[in-house]
Amino acid sequence: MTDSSPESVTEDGAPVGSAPVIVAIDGPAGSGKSSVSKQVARRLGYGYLDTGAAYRALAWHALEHGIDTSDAASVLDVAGDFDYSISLDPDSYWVRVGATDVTEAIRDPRVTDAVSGVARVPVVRQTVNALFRALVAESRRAGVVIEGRDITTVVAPDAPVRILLTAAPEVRAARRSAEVTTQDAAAVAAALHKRDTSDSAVVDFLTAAPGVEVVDSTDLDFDQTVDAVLGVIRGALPRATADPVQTGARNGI
Ligand SMILES: Nc1ncnc2c1ncn2[C@@H]1O[C@H](COP(=O)(O)OP(=O)(O)OP(=O)(O)O)[C@@H](O)[C@H]1O
Ligand SMILES: Nc1ccn([C@@H]2O[C@H](COP(=O)(O)O)[C@@H](O)[C@H]2O)c(=O)n1
Repeated sequence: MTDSSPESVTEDGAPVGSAPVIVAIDGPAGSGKSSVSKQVARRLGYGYLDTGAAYRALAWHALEHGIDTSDAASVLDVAGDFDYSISLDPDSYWVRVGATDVTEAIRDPRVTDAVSGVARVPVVRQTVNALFRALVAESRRAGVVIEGRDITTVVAPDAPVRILLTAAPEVRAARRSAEVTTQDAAAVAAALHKRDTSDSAVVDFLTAAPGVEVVDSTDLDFDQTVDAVLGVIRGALPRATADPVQTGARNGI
């Protein structure tokens, strides 16, 4: 039986029991996936799922145990004892391993340098992908913006909106080096390109799969990039789904 009473919608307007709308965003390192996706989620009143955080948190956990993340067997060993949680609220983002808040620690260059080793272990990928789908299904949100490397192709290939967010390599390196104060610009650029080379051997996030829209932010500022992504979403979703007034979201699109 379908319950049509007012209580049958969640606080952000999603009918109880309905699957959230998925906006899938992939792209290379420093392309703006997290910052742009978070802002898009705010504008739509959607949840925001940072999938890279799971790989980073596992790399952090492995390093805490003195594990070499290039050794798949050791990574799998330590993954058995990995108690991971993440917030899908774009206004209150946190990542935890057990009771430890690792939101900042997982951005440390030492974790960034180690993360690709963890991400190339197939069982790790299958396990975290199942977790991502469960987090979205249980989110009680009208929609969720999910960003990573294989969201448009593996995690949510049937999502109604699939975007490859990209920018020229030198632009991505410059944006990232503006954030990182502990390394010089050349080291930041080298680390970023090395990670892309390693990651793209596992999943292809440099070319758009069929049906995936490319948003190239090379010549766009941050706000223009957010607007370009919102434009793709508006074009792909029925108005009632992409309109924050209809979905009861707090902020305007
Ligand atoms: N269009 C843009 N113009 C200017 N700066 C931008 C733009 N998009 C993102 N940025 C900035 O670039 C930096 C990198 O963005 P962000 O961390 O979101 O990238 P990312 O793709 O999630 O990277 P990673 O995969 O390495 O985590 C941030 O400082 C962000 O504010
Ligand atoms: N869907 C994904 C997301 C991330 N990774 C791996 O995690 C690393 C960190 O991701 P960030 O988005 O936080 O930079 C990334 O370098 C990949 O190794 C992935 O494999 N798949």
